[in-house]
Amino acid sequence: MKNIAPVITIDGPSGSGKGTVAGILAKRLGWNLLDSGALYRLLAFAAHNHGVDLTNEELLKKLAAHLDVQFIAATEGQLQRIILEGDEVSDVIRTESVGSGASQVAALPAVREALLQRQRAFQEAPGLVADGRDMGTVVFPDAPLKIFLTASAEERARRRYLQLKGKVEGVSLSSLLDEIRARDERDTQRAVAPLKPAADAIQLDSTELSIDQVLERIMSEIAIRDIAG
Ligand SMILES: Nc1ncnc2c1ncn2[C@@H]1O[C@H](COP(=O)(O)OP(=O)(O)OP(=O)(O)O)[C@@H](O)[C@H]1O
Ligand SMILES: Nc1ccn([C@H]2C[C@H](O)[C@@H](COP(=O)(O)O)O2)c(=O)n1
Repeated sequence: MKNIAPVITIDGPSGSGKGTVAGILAKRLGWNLLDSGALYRLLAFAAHNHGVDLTNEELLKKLAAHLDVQFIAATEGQLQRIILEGDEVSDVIRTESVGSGASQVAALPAVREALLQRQRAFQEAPGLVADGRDMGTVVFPDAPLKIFLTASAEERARRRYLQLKGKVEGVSLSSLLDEIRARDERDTQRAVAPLKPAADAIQLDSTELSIDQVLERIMSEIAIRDIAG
């Protein structure tokens, strides 16, 4: 039977606010949440733990197909938790070095193929909010609402700096800006499923917008389409 649970996709570069907005939106609507970047991060992290080189496409494909991961939905007062091979890894996969590894493994076609069905399995009633780089272009091309969220690289680095300052030692604004630019380059230039807006995506530049203003814009697009009941 055709899966008719509606999907809202939120794609965009690192630090544009996708994850924050997707999480709040999913909670507000009572829908499921897919943080697809977490899957690539988990794979890079698992590869590191198992001594698998990030260029070994064949082994990474196998690891991706058998990734033992559980997403435990957020509850009141508790964020979503991610368990990999029995260990909680919710925080440890968020470092910039794991993000960079994720961006490397994400450029391998066999890896993307191995993770495709796993991502599509999140499309369950009453609906799904999915964030990533290719949610609207490849994974859920029929989604009734696609958002492409951007912000200037400087603003994204500033946000990341504020997020990490005091938590991560030796964090600097200029190195975060360099890392963001390098990841943008890799994610937009790869041959398979590059980061780009779907032809029917609504492009939203959040450089000058607060999180609430971004949410307001998306809620009005949901209302126009009448997709959330
Ligand atoms: N519109 C906004 N204004 C100010 N800060 C924001 C805005 N949107 C998000 N942020 C903050 O920016 C930081 C990065 O946001 P978030 O993690 O949601 O980005 P992302 O696009 O999901 O990044 P990644 O793809 O690397 O996971 C967070 O600290 C978040 O609170
Ligand atoms: N749909 C996706 C999601 C993520 N990636 C890659 C590219 C990113 O640099 C990396 C980490 O993602 P993040 O957690 O920062 O959103 O994973 C991708 O290629 N496709």
